[in-house]
Amino acid sequence: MPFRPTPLARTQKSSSTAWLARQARDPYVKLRSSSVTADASALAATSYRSRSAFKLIEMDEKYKFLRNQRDVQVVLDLGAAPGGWSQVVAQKLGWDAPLPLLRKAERMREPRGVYPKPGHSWSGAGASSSWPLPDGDEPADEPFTNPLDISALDAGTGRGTIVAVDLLRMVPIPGVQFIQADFLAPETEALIRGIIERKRGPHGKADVILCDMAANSTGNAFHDIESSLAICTSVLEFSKRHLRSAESMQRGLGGVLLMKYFVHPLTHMFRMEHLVTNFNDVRFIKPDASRTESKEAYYLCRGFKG
Ligand SMILES: C[S@@+](CC[C@H](N)C(=O)[O-])C[C@H]1O[C@@H](n2cnc3c(N)ncnc32)[C@H](O)[C@@H]1O
Repeated sequence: MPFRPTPLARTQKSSSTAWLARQARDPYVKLRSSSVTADASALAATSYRSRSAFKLIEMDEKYKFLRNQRDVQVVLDLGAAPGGWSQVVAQKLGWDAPLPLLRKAERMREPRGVYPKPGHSWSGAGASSSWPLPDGDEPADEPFTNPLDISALDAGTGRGTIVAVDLLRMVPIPGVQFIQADFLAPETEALIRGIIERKRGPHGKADVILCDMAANSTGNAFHDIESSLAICTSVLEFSKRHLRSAESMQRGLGGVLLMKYFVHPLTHMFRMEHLVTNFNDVRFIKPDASRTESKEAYYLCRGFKG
């Protein structure tokens, strides 16, 4: 009897085909995989490890929270793998490699293979995870199959301290101190604290906290919103302990928290009850680089009241 695919197999095939077609149309994916690189910024764009990098660039271009040389010295990147945001922050803080080294790294880069499919699972040391790509980001195992690891090159010295945290492994980035851990586990806070203190002393705090973290999607919308709220709440409580206040920086918009959330009436309530009360200025942003069909958006909270 001839093989006939089950309805489930047919659905999976068509969703993979749709995903590949969407990838092929996506201007940010094209930019990242372009091999034509005229200048340093174009070359840097092709070496971002995630499409998310363009979201951060876009948000910072508009609100300039990573720009201020004096105020941005300690930056935390929570949910950092594969490292696109950390790469952007490292560049902003002067840790990027000079152009000849980037070109060398570009030549060393292995050819890009087929993108792993949505729902692809992988495991790293001490962590195992499946990332169902809620917003179409490319999976975080890319660094291990297609690295542009400029940490192997002498990238020079930037300023400040960047701490990245993720459940998954991350290929090193010059200037970024990586902690592989569950942010929600109580012991992780002490690890982050230790790095901040080495830079700023026992009462030192971070200038900017970024969070692109999201739990694995279960397909159950209510459950997913609950997980997103749990992360947002935990990141806010953490920020209350470790973010510099506007007053201590003598800048009304100093002390910045940027965090991802999923649009829902409950997250709106969270914003009104917890963010607006703790920050001088709270905005929601849907970057162009974030896919329209995704429910993700970002809260940019500036001027922590302390
Ligand atoms: C959208 S990805 C981040 C992409 C990243 N901003 C970039 O530009 O490459 C979300 C990340 O959050 C991480 N994550 C989810 N829950 C976490 C947790 N409890 N602790 C640490 N990382 C977590 C996932 O492992 C995943 O790598």
